[in-house]
Amino acid sequence: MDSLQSPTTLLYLLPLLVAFMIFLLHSRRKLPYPPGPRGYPIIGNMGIMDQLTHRGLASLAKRYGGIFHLQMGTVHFMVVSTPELAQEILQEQDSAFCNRPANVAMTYLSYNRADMAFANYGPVWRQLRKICVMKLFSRKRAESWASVREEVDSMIRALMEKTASQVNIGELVFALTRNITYRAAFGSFSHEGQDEFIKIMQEFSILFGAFDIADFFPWLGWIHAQENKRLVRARQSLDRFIDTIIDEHMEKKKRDKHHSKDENGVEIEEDMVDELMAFYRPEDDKNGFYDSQSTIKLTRDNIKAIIMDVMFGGTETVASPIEWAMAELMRNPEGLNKVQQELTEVVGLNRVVHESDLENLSYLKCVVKETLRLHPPVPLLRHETLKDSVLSGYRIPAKSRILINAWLIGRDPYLWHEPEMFDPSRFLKDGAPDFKGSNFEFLPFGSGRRSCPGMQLGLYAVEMSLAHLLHCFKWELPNGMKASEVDMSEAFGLTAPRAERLVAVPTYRLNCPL
Ligand code: HEM
Repeated sequence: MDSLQSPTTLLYLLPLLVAFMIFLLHSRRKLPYPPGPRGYPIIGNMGIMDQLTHRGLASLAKRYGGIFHLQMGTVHFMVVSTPELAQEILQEQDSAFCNRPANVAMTYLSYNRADMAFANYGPVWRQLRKICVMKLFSRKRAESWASVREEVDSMIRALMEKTASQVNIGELVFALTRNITYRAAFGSFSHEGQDEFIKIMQEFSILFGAFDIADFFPWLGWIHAQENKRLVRARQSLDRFIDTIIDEHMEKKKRDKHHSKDENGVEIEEDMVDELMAFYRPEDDKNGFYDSQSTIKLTRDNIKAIIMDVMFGGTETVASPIEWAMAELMRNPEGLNKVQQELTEVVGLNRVVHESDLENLSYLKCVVKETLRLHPPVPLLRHETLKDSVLSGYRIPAKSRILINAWLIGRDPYLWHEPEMFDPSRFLKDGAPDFKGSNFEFLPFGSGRRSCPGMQLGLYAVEMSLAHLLHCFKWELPNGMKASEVDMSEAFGLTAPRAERLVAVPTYRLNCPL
């Protein structure tokens, strides 16, 4: 008998045959990746890395559709630009798509993801988010903060000195939001301290955006970060800065242990560091992340990283829509007139705007919404898959980067009538979309588990600042510039800021002093 046909040989070959059949069946059943540009071996599509902006991805979406695939080194990117798929990711399959990607710099500078924004999805993130939402970001808390009101007042006072002269609105509002978040985070205000902190944050911002080869070949990751001297220096300067502040707060706490009022009888207002220190766990405490009552305890690294979230989350994202709204209104005198008329009717010209007025300023609220539609400060929502998933019949492996192009969805002509036009009144119509997270054609704050926890606080600061700027002053363009000449181009950056700072001339319009 031929040896190949012997029963023993067949017995050995059978399992191999079965395994081969299973492999064939499995590979046949494997779903395809979404369509996308063909890449090169090893580097994939890294040759078009400069297209990873909302505009670059919008032009690729024209060619490849509402979902497409890019491979950067070993990392898969899935780019989505339809509200239906956004809903599937942020609502129906949120639990599988709610991780946050972080590059080498983000991981290192957030103390190995000790914050909320970059924390991996799981129990630690859930607890951090609970603390932040309850203690740091509630609107009630925001309204009780003197910092927003006082900083807006001092901006208006500074503007009154400049009446009839050219004002750089961009610089003005960026300084305003930096002051608000700095005071909210650290309490007292010192110009030297703030200047130092701004320098640290600017360096962080550059490093966050910098390209690193290890971002696309993650196995090069952590070792690489330790070798990057610039990253190490940046984190050391944040350490020095916030450690001093934490020590001062600890001293203050010991001093004020039995007092809730200061020496002048004024209630002591707690800043964010105070709030977070209530959960402080010294580094040498070996009792773990929770105490006996299962309350989360925070290390210094957690506190530093959360403060950094607040400074990044709350500064540019708030300043950018104020400046864009002013620019859109300067280009649209009819809209400007309408919003100022509403302010005159609701508030009058004999006093300034109060918080309680905001709910009656419906056109102003539409101006804010229309600005967030056209210029979302976070144009690309960045998520990461926790496990192998399927989207629209395509294979999405675990750890894929998901980019939802909120900017493009907000300008889709199938969803929005005349989408390029600035028309706040579209939001006055019955059934107009809202940004609370259940209308997937309008996602300035995202939706689902990773949506923005600072939304109420951010809106409050945007609405208050805009209401004051528009109520207190008439605005004109400088040097006889025409409305159509206002430059509306964007600079490259995570928050799509204006390329050219907006400059305009204010004239005081109230009948009363501030
Ligand atoms: C108008 C102002 C703001 C806009 C448009 C905005 C927008 C966003 C967006 C789009 C996200 C990502 C959502 C997602 O991935 O699905 C986000 C996340 C976040 N925002 Fe905001 N934001 C604003 C203000 C603020 C403020 C004032 C703070 C804090 C003081 C803040 C803190 C955060 C944090 C910590 C996260 C990460 C949340 C997480 O990963 O769990 N934001 N924001």
